[in-house]
Amino acid sequence: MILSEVTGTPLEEVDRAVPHGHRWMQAYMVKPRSDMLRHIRRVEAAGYKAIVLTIDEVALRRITYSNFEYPASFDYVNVPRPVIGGSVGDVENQIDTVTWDDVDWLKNVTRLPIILKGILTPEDAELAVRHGVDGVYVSNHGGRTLDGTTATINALWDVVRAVKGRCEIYLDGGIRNGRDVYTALALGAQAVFIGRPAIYGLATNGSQGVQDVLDILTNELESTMALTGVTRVCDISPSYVVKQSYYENQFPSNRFSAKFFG
Ligand SMILES: Cc1cc2nc3c(=O)[nH]c(=O)nc-3n(C[C@H](O)[C@H](O)[C@H](O)COP(=O)(O)O)c2cc1C
Repeated sequence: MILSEVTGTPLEEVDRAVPHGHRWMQAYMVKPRSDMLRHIRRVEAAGYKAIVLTIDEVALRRITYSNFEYPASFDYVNVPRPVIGGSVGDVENQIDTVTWDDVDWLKNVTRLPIILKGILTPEDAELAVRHGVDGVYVSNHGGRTLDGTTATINALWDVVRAVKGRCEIYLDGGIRNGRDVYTALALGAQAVFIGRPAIYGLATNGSQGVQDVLDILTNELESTMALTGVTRVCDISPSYVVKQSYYENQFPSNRFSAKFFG
């Protein structure tokens, strides 16, 4: 599980609730670096196993059409700098532009693995590897920051080919059933994450609802594996999926019209 830093429960409390869970901490870059460093030390002390640095959102630069608001009573207990004000805008205003220099700095100040969340191109994936990151996380923030960004599943293959096994690759965005999980694993992701499906489960039936969502995805993944003759996750390979263009090349649309209506 990756804990967002924009959450209302102190990260230490989350740690205590799931002492044996596999927990990573999401972070945004803030300046001055002394504030960021204090935050990193807090994350380390709480026993989180990796830092997921989100790079696809910078200070209040959003071009989407969601009217998302946190409740007025929301307390920003996990952000690196004290919050002035109290709206989501006040917090996002504190997120600074992140540079490769920041990534190098982060790598130097902590032994925790650094994963870059928000990579969508092979060029950035190559740069991320060169800057020594431990994981490349293909994400478009759930399409919530910039309308029109590519679907992550379409970006994945080029990123996988650029990384060439030099670090792990993860993906989120639009995972809605077990077959989506299967497709991402087939194209080279080591793991996928979900955002909204977990929230929908939570809103519907609390923690049991989240568990149900995970169970449904697992069952569907297993069914997809069974129906494609795969018994181990590590055996899901690119040969099990084709792009839509494969069918377009096989059956050009004018061939149908010639045969049936010609
Ligand atoms: C309500 C909401 C809040 C989010 N907050 C953060 C955040 O604080 N940090 C972050 O890196 N991503 C955040 N995201 C993006 C998710 O981490 C994730 O990339 C995205 O939801 C995946 O797409 P999906 O919802 O289609 O699964 C948020 C998404 C939602 C829906």
